[in-house]
Amino acid sequence: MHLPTVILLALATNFMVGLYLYLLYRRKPKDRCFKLWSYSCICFVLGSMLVVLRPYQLPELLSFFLADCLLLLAPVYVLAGLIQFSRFRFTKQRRQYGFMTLALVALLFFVSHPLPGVLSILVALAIAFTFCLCAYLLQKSIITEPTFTRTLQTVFLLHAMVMLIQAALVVMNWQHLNIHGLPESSVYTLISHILLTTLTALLLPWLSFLKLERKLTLKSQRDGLTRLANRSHFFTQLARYWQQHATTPAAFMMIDIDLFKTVNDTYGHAIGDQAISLVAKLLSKQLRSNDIIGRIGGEEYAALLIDIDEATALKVGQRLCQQVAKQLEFIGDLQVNLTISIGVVHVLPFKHDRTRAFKLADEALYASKQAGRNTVTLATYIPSP
Ligand SMILES: Nc1nc2c(ncn2[C@@H]2O[C@H](COP(=O)(O)OP(=O)(O)OP(=O)(O)O)[C@@H](O)[C@H]2O)c(=O)[nH]1
Repeated sequence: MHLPTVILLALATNFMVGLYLYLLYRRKPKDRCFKLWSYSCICFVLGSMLVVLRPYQLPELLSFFLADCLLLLAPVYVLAGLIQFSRFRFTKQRRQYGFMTLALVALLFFVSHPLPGVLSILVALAIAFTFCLCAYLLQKSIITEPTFTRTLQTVFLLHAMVMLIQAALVVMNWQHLNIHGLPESSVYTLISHILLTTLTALLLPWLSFLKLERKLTLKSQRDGLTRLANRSHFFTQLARYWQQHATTPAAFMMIDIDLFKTVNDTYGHAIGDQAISLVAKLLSKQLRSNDIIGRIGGEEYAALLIDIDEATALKVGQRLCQQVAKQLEFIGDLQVNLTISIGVVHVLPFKHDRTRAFKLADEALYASKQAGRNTVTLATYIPSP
């Protein structure tokens, strides 16, 4: 491989990806990670250019100290971008430790810059450590695409390994180092470093697509008013439950706000909307976090209470009615006297059909309405005639 060509191509690619990431950031300034990643690319380009210029008698402070600081800043910016991307919150103290470590490393670089061999070992170790941190952080990030996470993690860990090999090569060939403080045999680690940096730069923009995809998926699954699962996502979750937890008993619940038309007619649609979202909030709060709940119609909700017996399901239903009546008597100063009616059917997924369960719970809900509202009706599962 012709090293100058590899370097030139890598620098051009990094520069263009850096520019692209910066444009992404300018489009959405809230996504600061793209700005940090673009800085990473630019630091790598500038640092590498200074390294390339070493034979041309530049001041050592520029061609060694500054060049290596920039080369280390490249992975540090990748790390900072990942922290931003995953919205990790660090305490002030931890951030101070981070900056102090960086300052200490810069001081070490400064002290050792007249000794290229020592400097190249320090740079390699610092870069390896930073990439290990990047791989660790990815593990904890919000990216839900496992293939992508594993690919990026592999690239980070490979990169860390290459840098460790480079440090080992310098130690082993201490007597025969070139002006960069590297042995001739490190040409392969150098090429790998350049290629892996470029690969990282090329992979980072993918995160923007994954992020957008995640946002759109969430949006398509949620009801805009209440943030509960919408009708189609609720039934998707229900189908998944039927497949994956066939032997766990559950209770299917249909919930409907009583005389909601009157609320709309008396207080207007804005208050009606507020009522719908307050009931949703209360239901979510009252149910367990692993229960499935969704808004499946205007003022109609459905819930699947997981791992529950029939008597408890009835009690939960009664508690929901009591809590709505108690907590939503008023919306602000308006006395709206909200109540809900519930229909519930106890099911065993491996035995019972979910469409039938839905129908039975709906009929039980209708019975609650007939019985005067603000009540729960328990249906027994009977197969379709
Ligand atoms: N404000 C608001 N109203 C809605 C929304 N979706 C449906 N509605 C209204 O909810 C009302 C539902 O009324 P009905 O189904 O007739 O029943 P009800 O008045 O609740 O009476 P019962 O169900 O018999 O207790 C209708 O007036 C719809 O216009 C919404 O998103 N916002």
